[in-house]
Amino acid sequence: MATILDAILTEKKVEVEYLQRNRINILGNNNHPQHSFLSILEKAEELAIIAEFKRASPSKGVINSDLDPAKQASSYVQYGANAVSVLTDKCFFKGSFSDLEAVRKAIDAPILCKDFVVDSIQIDIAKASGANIVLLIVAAMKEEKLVELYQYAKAKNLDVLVEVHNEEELEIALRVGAKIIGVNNRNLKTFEVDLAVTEKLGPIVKKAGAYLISESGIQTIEDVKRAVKAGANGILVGETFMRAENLAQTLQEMKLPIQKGAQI
Ligand SMILES: O=P(O)(O)OC[C@@H](O)[C@@H](O)c1c[nH]c2ccccc12
Repeated sequence: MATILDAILTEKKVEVEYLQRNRINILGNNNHPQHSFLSILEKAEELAIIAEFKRASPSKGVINSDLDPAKQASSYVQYGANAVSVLTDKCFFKGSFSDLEAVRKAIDAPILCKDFVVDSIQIDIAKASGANIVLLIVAAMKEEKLVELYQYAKAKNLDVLVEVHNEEELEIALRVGAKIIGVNNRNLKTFEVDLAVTEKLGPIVKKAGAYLISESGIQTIEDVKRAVKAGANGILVGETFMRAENLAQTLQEMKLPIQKGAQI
C-alpha cells in the first residue's frame, strides 16, 4: 500500500522539475548570515531546542493557521530556542520558502529548512532563502543519493540533520558520516509516535560519537526527561509550541541540563 511518505515523494519530484525549469528566477541571495548549529551543540550544557514553525501536517491537519512565522520565530528565540525549524513544504504542511525568508529576516539564530529534500536544487533554494541547516531523511532516498546530498550540503557550509527511524536507517546515517542525527519518534509511513524509538536508538547514536536530536511527539516535561535520559543533545518540537497557551513557560521549562557524557 502506498504510504503518505510515497505520496509526498511523488509530489516532490514534480516540485523539483518545476524548480529546475525556473532555477534562475528562484535562486536569490546567497549572502545570508552563517550560524553553526554544530558549534552550539559542541558547547551546550543544556538541551538544545529546535522550535518548529508548523501550520499543519498530514497527521494532524491544521495545527495553527493564525500565527505569523516571523513573530513566532522571534518569540522562540526570545524564550531560549537554539534554532528554529521552518516547514517549507506547501502541499502537506502549508509552509513555504517565503516563510523561511521571513524568519531569516526576523532572527539571529540557526534556521533548519524542514522539507523532503530529494535533489540538490532544494538545498540551493534552502540556502538562498537563509537556511543554515538542512534535513535529509534516510527513508526518503537511496544511500548513494544521501551521500551525494550530504556532501553537497556540507560543501555549501550547511549543517545537516540526518533523520532516522530504525536501526537500519541509523546504520546508513552513520556510514554517511552524519554528525547530527535526528531520531524521529514518528513513523512517517504510519504516523505512529513513540518516544521509545529515541530510547532504543539514542544509545547507539551516542556510542558512535554523534549528536542526538529527538524529534516529534514531545509534549510534556516527562517526555523531555525521557529524551535526555536516552542521551539527547537536543529536541525538535513543533505542535506543542504552535498550540502553547503560554509559550514562554512551555519552552523555557524544557531547557533541562543534558546528561553527563552526552557531550562529545
Ligand atoms: O510537531 P511535532 O510532533 O513536535 O514534530 C516536530 C518535527 O519533529 C516534525 O515536524 C518532523 C520530523 N521529521 C519530519 C520530516 C518532515 C516533516 C516534518 C517532520
